[in-house]
Amino acid sequence: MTNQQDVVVSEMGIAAGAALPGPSPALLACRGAAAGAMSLRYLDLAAAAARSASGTWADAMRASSPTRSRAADEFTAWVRKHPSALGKFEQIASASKGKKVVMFLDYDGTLSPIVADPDAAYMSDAMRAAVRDVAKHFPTSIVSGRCRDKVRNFVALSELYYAGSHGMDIKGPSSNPESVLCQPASEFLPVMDEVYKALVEKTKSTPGAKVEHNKFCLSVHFRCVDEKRWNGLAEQVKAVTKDYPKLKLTHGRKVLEIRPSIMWDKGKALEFLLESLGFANRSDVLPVYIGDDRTDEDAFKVLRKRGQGIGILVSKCPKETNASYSLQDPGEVMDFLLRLVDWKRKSSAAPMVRPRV
Ligand SMILES: O=P(O)(O)OC[C@H]1O[C@H](O[C@H]2O[C@H](CO)[C@@H](O)[C@H](O)[C@H]2O)[C@H](O)[C@@H](O)[C@@H]1O
Repeated sequence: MTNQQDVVVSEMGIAAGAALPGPSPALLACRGAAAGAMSLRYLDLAAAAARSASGTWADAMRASSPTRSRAADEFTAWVRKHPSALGKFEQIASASKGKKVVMFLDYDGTLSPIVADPDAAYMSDAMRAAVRDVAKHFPTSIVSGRCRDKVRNFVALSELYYAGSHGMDIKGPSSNPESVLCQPASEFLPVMDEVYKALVEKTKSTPGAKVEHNKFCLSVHFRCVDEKRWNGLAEQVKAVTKDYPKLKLTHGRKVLEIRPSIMWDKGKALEFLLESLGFANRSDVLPVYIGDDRTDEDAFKVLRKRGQGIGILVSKCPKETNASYSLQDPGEVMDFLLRLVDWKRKSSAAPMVRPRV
């Protein structure tokens, strides 16, 4: 298995290590959209200039400064390809008719908004109530990069299935004594502890860096690190991981992730859960997976490959995705979950008996 030592980037498209591709126009447009303004910072321009073909500032400025209408046009075109799951709710509801819907929900950026402190990524009580309602009607799993106990504490619903460490730690509801347990990377535990300590030590000189131990995955956060130090931080991480060829380095939303290089991901977790729930080979099942990050793409891919199920990407900006539908933020995710519950209640309600007159 290969060790992905040269993979290091961020949501902002600044690379560490080997030369990496520059941001796509869509990503640049997204930056503008997310910031609510079209001005770019000095560092973005410097990075873009360094990457542009001719290397001139003017080229970089043009490439990095899409007009508001261009950003809007790109988003409109993207949403045409990945329509809003709310806007197309009737389509989704009709695909669900006569089928057993099985829900899979990512946590960060899907059920809780992205915040600077990973330990403070709380989900609202309203979202919790919505997820509880969903779980009353459909088997529901939380699939997260976080360690299972941590995400379970955030969600605080004992009736759900939880797949932590990007699916490498799966457990069913605690009320069920026959509850499944799947830990395909269990032999990596000692090495994860060792690398965690090394990463904490190595990165302590980078202000704002935070290493999170997610059991079978280590997350090095750089959301609070000055952009000028991103490359340096990446080098520190690589200096540690180079001695561990059985670990791979990937990245998510302003986070570098180190995990066992085994053939297991959120897609495998989805398949495992479907099988554990007894739905593996049934054509009357409709898995619905909602997630916002790159690691969720593994699950979207599985749904595409099965030709069964609905992938919904949570994003405010155009992204390459295997999901069919989109939602813009956790607020829309909650609206979608509430609508799904409402639809289920109405569709399973007994037909009205007309009173005799
Ligand atoms: O699979 P997920 O449930 O989406 O978990 C992915 C990572 O999420 C967390 O980090 C992200 O959210 C933080 C809180 O909003 C944010 O500060 C950080 O920048 C994001 O990358 C979590 O802390 C990681 O451990 C997860 O792997």
